[in-house]
Amino acid sequence: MGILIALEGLDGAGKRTLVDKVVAALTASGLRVAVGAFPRYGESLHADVAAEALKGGHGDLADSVYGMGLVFALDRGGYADELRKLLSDNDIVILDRYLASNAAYGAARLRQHADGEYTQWVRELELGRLGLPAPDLQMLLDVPVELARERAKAREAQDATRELDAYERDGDLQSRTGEVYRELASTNWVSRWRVLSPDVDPAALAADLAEWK
Ligand SMILES: Nc1ncnc2c1ncn2[C@@H]1O[C@H](COP(=O)(O)OP(=O)(O)O)[C@@H](O)[C@H]1O
Ligand SMILES: Cc1cn([C@H]2C[C@H](O)[C@@H](COP(=O)(O)OP(=O)(O)O)O2)c(=O)[nH]c1=O
Repeated sequence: MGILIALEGLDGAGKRTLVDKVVAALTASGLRVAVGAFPRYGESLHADVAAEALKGGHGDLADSVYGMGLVFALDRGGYADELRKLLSDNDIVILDRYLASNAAYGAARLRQHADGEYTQWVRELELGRLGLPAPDLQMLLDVPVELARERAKAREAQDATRELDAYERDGDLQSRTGEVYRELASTNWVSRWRVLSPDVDPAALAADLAEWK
């Protein structure tokens, strides 16, 4: 049975870039590694509906914090069986965003903290009712909000499909989300957490994870 690791952080923090490098290093060291990313755009109706809502579609759906949280959660719920299979076939499964994304963005939108009602609702919905496997480790790529924003904007300029959505354009929301993420990490919400700095060395991180495994 493999271990489940989720990488979390703000939009533009560099999660996807870091996951790619860590996975390459772990694979080169001979471990069986699988990756996943949420939202599962192009693969799940729920993920596509969430993206469309964040770009102004589906009426007032994006105005509802619980509504959006439910849609993101259902995207993951549809992947639960596949995730369990990946865990049984691999040593390590790394996810680019998992249920803590829902907890951090939703609590930040509601101006709640990590120990509030919203994060509890996410936990019960996703790990309880949807039966998703709990992560063994969650990692926060803790990048200052200004740097994440610059990176997200640079990416938008290079790739027209990565146009900034409603959450990404809201700098205030991003900074509150960063605060909730740090609270989730410091209280070890759902699993133990590890906080990574923006200059984290992917090879050293991979070596640590391989040893931990
Ligand atoms: N360590 C880094 N240094 C400089 N630029 C980076 C770094 N990590 C990512 N980037 C760039 O920042 C942008 C956002 O990175 P990405 O991995 O897509 O972030 P996320 O998945 O967290 O939204 C991309 O254009 C990427 O090339
Ligand atoms: C996966 C997930 C994302 N989100 C938010 C974070 C982002 O602001 C937004 C889109 O996810 P993101 O990973 O940033 O997608 P993109 O590839 O478009 O940059 O949705 C949640 O609120 N809950 C979730 O469960």
